[in-house]
Amino acid sequence: MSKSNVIKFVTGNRNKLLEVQKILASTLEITPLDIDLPEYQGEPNEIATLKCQAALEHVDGPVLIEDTSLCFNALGGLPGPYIKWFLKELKPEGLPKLLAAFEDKTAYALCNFAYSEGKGQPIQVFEGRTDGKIVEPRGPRTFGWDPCFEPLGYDQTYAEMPSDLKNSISHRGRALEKLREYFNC
Ligand SMILES: O=c1[nH]c(=O)c2ncn([C@@H]3O[C@H](COP(=O)(O)OP(=O)(O)OP(=O)(O)O)[C@@H](O)[C@H]3O)c2[nH]1
Ligand SMILES: [Mg+2]
Repeated sequence: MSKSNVIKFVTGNRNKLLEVQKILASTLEITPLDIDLPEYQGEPNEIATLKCQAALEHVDGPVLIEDTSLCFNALGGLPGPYIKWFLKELKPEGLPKLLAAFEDKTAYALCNFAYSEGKGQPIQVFEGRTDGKIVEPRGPRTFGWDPCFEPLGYDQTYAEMPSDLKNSISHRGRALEKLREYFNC
């Protein structure tokens, strides 16, 4: 299969875009397209596939999308892909409260990128996962639930870490490693 290196990354989330651009740096050429794609339900890889199909309706040529979940083990993986709505209503300080009745505060961040060469072409999904726990918010409130997620093996939350450290261990960084393997770059 031929693989193009000029890719439209469709997202309405500026923080995501900045991280993707920084992680990929000069390896893959990403052009942003700011469209708010539908929020689908289902398993994260199914959601990413549906989101990529929706993005293909707006773009001629190679397209990349990403969908992020935050999964609490005590809640059987919820909020998962619905974290956007939980965060919107509860704010970061509300997230640890969801786990107040549970001893198990562990959680994982999951990122699914979906890529297609164009309409009618196959869709490839690349998943990255980072395990950690949910804590009372610490650090800057720049990006969503970053202040509440402390990755396993670290004593800083994502929000407290320098961005290069977050990117080197994050759900997004790990998924993009697989994307880079696919593109051989
Ligand atoms: O603290 C964070 N650190 C992260 O690394 C991160 N990645 C995503 N998010 C948030 O989790 C929800 C995912 O929903 P989501 O994947 O549908 O994103 P979105 O709707 O904002 O953008 P997009 O769908 O247009 O790409 C949204 O609330 C995002 O802001 C993060 N928060
Ligand atoms: Mg979204």
